[in-house]
Amino acid sequence: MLALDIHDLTMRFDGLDAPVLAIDRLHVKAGSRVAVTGASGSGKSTLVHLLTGLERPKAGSIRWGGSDLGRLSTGRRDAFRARNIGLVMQDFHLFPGLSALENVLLPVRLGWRMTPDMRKRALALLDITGIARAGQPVETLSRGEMQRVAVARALLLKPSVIIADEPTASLDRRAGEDVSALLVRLAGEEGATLIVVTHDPALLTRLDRHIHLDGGRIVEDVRGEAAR
Ligand SMILES: Nc1ncnc2c1ncn2[C@@H]1O[C@H](COP(=O)(O)OP(=O)(O)OP(=O)(O)O)[C@@H](O)[C@H]1O
Repeated sequence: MLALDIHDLTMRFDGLDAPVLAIDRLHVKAGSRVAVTGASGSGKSTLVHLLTGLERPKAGSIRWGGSDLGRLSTGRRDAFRARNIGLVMQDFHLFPGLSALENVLLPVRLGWRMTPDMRKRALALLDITGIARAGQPVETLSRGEMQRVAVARALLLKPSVIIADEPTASLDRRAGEDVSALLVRLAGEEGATLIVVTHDPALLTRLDRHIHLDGGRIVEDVRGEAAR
């Protein structure tokens, strides 16, 4: 479990007058479940890229526990992400031609961290996520099943943080509800801090803090019962 602390964060892109993201201060308690909402262009994806270390802030700090992502080299940020952050994206990012199990195991294979225990955990996660045939080619799964494989993959290395970017946006209502329930339940069981970009009302009601972005700034931060 890792807490998040942001201080004086600014992200600018060349050619734009205003910063696309400007967050003076944000603290997210370890283990909490946070939604990020905002209109198109409000800075949600930029925030995800910064929180995962895919991009480095132009100014300010982003700390996960004791690690300040802005101070790490690209290689160290990549290593931090691989070790600590499970990512679930809207379009699953699975590899066709590989089975569900091979997709879940791909990141550890690429990182040369494959062990028999890892295979056992991958199979257990596929079972928990309701994927009956681990050997099924991933391109033959339904979209809801594909996203459940992506959730299993994100959880494989027991990440301290799970970040999901519109995880239900390309699913129908029923599949979206299944994925929402699963994501929140497993993050809770694993004790991970969960940050989800979403506009899905069914998913929003499962999260206990809602942060709303407008023009790259936090304009609303609602917690507890009021968030549901
Ligand atoms: N690499 C870049 N170079 C220049 N401008 C960028 C870059 N990336 C993002 N932007 C701009 O930053 C702003 C915020 O973009 P961002 O993708 O974070 O918004 P968003 O809230 O995720 O939008 P959406 O919901 O449409 O995905 C937009 O105005 C976008 O055009």
